[in-house]
Amino acid sequence: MLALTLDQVRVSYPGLETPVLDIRSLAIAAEECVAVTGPSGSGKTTLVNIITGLARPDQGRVLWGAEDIAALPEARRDRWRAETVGLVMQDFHLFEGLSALDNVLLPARLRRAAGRDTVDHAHALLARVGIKRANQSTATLSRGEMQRVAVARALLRRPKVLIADEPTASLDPGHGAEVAELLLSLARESGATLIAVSHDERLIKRMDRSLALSAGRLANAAFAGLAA
Ligand SMILES: Nc1ncnc2c1ncn2[C@@H]1O[C@H](COP(=O)(O)OP(=O)(O)OP(=O)(O)O)[C@@H](O)[C@H]1O
Repeated sequence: MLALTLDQVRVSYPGLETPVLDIRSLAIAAEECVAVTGPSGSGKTTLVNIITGLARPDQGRVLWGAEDIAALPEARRDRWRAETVGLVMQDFHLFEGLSALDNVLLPARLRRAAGRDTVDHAHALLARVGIKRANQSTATLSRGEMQRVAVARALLRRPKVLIADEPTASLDPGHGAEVAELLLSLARESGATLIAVSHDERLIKRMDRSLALSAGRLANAAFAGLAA
């Protein structure tokens, strides 16, 4: 539903000779499913922070649709992210003292937006990701189930963009495959653009394409039809 365009984006830190992220041009189409790969330190987390508005580049434009989020002040970037992006992290970021349902609803409850429709939607999402007992304590879920709860939570606001940072890295192969399948099918069902940082070949192969970062630059620009 939202296309991403990066234009002359650069992130540098004092004392480092080269930028940690240096992307001259990148275009990801609305509803595309794209993997981001690269060795440790190549800039993957920096890229995730920039495209989710968690951080601002030193220069360049980060356009989601027509909105340049790099030009927004922090409070507006935070609001834009909450309304637009569903985030799935490697280590789930769930509260183990809460039930699966309460974890999915927590962000909505914090903004006093957990009305009947939202609660119904949370139940439907938990069923869709295969969590049968919505009231089961999160502490007793398997790791694969925890990540499925996190996927349901990410989708509650019907985000236009899904960003996943190593979503299968802390799961065993079977659970990893299930979560990869869920992320892809839910992104496609909801029309969300999916960008997933991953080293998991099973996930990477199923995406529309993959981008390789190397020392902050796009390494497979020619293959992906991009100018790095
Ligand atoms: N606040 C900072 N100050 C200085 N250097 C930083 C800072 N944050 C990140 N870096 C450097 O930027 C580079 C890219 O880091 P980043 O975390 O984006 O890499 P990554 O590809 O996500 O790595 P990993 O796979 O290990 O998580 C690294 O060399 C890192 O040391």
